[in-house]
Amino acid sequence: MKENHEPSDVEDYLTCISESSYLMHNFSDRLNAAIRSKKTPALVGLDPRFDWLPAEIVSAAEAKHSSKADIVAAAFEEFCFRMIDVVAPLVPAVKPQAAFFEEWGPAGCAALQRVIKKAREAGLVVICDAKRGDIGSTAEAYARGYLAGADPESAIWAADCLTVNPYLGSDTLEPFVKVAVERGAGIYVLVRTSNPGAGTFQDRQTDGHTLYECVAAVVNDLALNTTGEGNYGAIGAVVGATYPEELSQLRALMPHAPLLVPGYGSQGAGAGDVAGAFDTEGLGAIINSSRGINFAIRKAPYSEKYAPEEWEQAVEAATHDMIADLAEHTPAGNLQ
Ligand SMILES: O=C(O)c1cc(=O)[nH]c(=O)n1[C@@H]1O[C@H](COP(=O)(O)O)[C@@H](O)[C@H]1O
Repeated sequence: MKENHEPSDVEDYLTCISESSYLMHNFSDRLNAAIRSKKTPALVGLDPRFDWLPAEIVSAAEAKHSSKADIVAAAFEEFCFRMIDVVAPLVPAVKPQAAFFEEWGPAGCAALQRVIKKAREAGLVVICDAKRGDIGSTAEAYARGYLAGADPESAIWAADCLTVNPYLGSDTLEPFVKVAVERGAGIYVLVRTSNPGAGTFQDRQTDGHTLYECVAAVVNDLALNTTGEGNYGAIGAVVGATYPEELSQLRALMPHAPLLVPGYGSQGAGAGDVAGAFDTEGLGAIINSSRGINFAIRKAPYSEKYAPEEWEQAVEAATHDMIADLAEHTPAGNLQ
């Protein structure tokens, strides 16, 4: 594939692939079917942190391995496997955070691969959060490595979807879009992130538009050109729950982009803050909570109700509470 494409090249390319039968495996259609079947848009992030893992999981890993990397990787794998067992009947999707695994080198990366496989086998849609992005030819390698979509055998890290950083330009999204559409996978492009410094670059204005609005326009075009049976495309946007006004604005600006909304729970956002992310049916967004679910046992009310070794019960209760909270305070209640 040639590099340095003009936006018009992307449009031509999309016109051509939009006629492809691969769109029968459209990511948003699969995600929406999963959301409808579980009746909730709650997304559980898998963000393992070694110092917070249950003691029994750490001791079992220490008994089997000698190097720190092998111990941590084995403990992460066991923890995530057990998280998946608890949440798979309750939510449509999980989002493993690649950073925590990559920190531990080959052992961590192998554990991530097995966690993704296990989650897919449990029937979950898997969004790998690795925030990749690079010039075209390199981006395609990332896309081929992470996006498996409908066929789990087509990539090593066989996720249904990948988070993508658009900073290098709209041409660098093209390889991700191409591979995603070919394989029935999806991508979520960072548009307005949840962190306190999100505005430093994303709010900068040119010609009366913020940078995040410019990215949103490109994302919505890509979404529109990759829709399947429903209203949403295979290309979505990450928009933080911690900026509710921008979230509602971006829902309106990107009517065809499914939203991935992090920031609920530990970062301080509540269900009221994410209500603007949804369409009237309760579709169009998935709401992520990572620490708030993974380590529910560390905080009230779960720490008061459950003993440390009952951490899985705390995970289950926190997931049920999040589902109920979203159903009560957002249009996601219409899924019930
Ligand atoms: O792409 C993401 O998921 C993401 C984007 C963003 O703007 N903010 C954000 O917190 N995230 C990720 O979402 C997760 C949030 O974790 P908790 O704050 O523990 O719920 C982490 O894995 C973050 O890397």
